[in-house]
Amino acid sequence: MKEKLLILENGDSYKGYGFGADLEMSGEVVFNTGMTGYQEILSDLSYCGQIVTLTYPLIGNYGINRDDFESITPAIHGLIVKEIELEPSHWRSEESLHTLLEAKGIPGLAGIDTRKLTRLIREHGTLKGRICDINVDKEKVVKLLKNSEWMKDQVSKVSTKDPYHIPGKGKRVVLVDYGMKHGILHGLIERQCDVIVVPYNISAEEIMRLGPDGVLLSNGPGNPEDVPEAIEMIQQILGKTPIFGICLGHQLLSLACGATTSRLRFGHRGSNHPVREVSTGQIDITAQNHGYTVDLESLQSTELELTHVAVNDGTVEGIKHKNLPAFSVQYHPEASPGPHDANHLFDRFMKMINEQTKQPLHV
Ligand SMILES: NC(=O)CC[C@H](N)C(=O)O
Repeated sequence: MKEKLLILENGDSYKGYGFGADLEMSGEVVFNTGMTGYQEILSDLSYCGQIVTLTYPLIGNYGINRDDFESITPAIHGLIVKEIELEPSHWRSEESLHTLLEAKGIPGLAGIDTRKLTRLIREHGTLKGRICDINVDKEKVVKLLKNSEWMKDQVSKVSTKDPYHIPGKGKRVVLVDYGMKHGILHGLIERQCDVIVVPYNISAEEIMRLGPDGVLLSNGPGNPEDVPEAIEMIQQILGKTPIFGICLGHQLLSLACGATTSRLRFGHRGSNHPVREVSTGQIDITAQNHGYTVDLESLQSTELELTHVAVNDGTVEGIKHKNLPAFSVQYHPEASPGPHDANHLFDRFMKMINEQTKQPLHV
């Protein structure tokens, strides 16, 4: 295995050895604390353009299987691990993490002190970095990273280009794809929904023409403020059909209702984030992956009510509209990877749909 470097914008560098694609790539370096789930993490499109450090010390040991992808075409820019297993062992495994990343053009970097790197990110905040060949001009790379901007307009890169239909016998849900995890689709299919997946820039008029019983706003990468067309669309369908937002979908719904969002220092990424439901005090252990948050104080001047709070840092984890059928959560009810504590939110959405009368189909 070839020696490779991770160079960070603050001038730090870490020497390790490459696996996956033999390529150089830059991205925002973030960390995920999940003990399992590397396949779901690397294929979660919300990580588009990011280099993900996995804090669990041995990665790749159960291989890659056919079923656990969250998207067919991963969009991460690199995976950093302490120890990589090149010969996986699991009855579901079909190939190794190394061969998957090689085929998908994603560089991996092993042999890194991921604990040290994670501590740095926690103190400094998310940093820009580059996985490089060992003999690069380090100063030049640092300069380039420092002068580069935070990633912009990520959603258009990963959203579906055309709508598609997954027929079902139950309620019709229009699922707006901002970089949707397959787990969300499965959550709806399990509930017999008739799902139409649509691109991120669909208009409100086009959505209402599809005769939705409800609209689900998916997760997705980047800054929610980069998707003004989505915010406008949500403002126009609000009150006309029930809305459920997940992660980026939650941030977009909140912005559409007049709240504001901001960037967290190092984000929430892992499979064991405790969330408290404000009305009951119940704690759910949740899967999370976000770098932005809805500003708590900004809810005061809106018609939104705080429903869920992060136990670790008190940030907003869920809201609902006080008068209209719309709610959203910052975490992942579909889990993948992670605990299923919050899966009941799909049922809450179905209940909300059942309480509303169906919109007439405008054709
Ligand atoms: N998983 C998501 O949808 C993430 C939302 C947004 N891109 C963030 O980082 O906060």
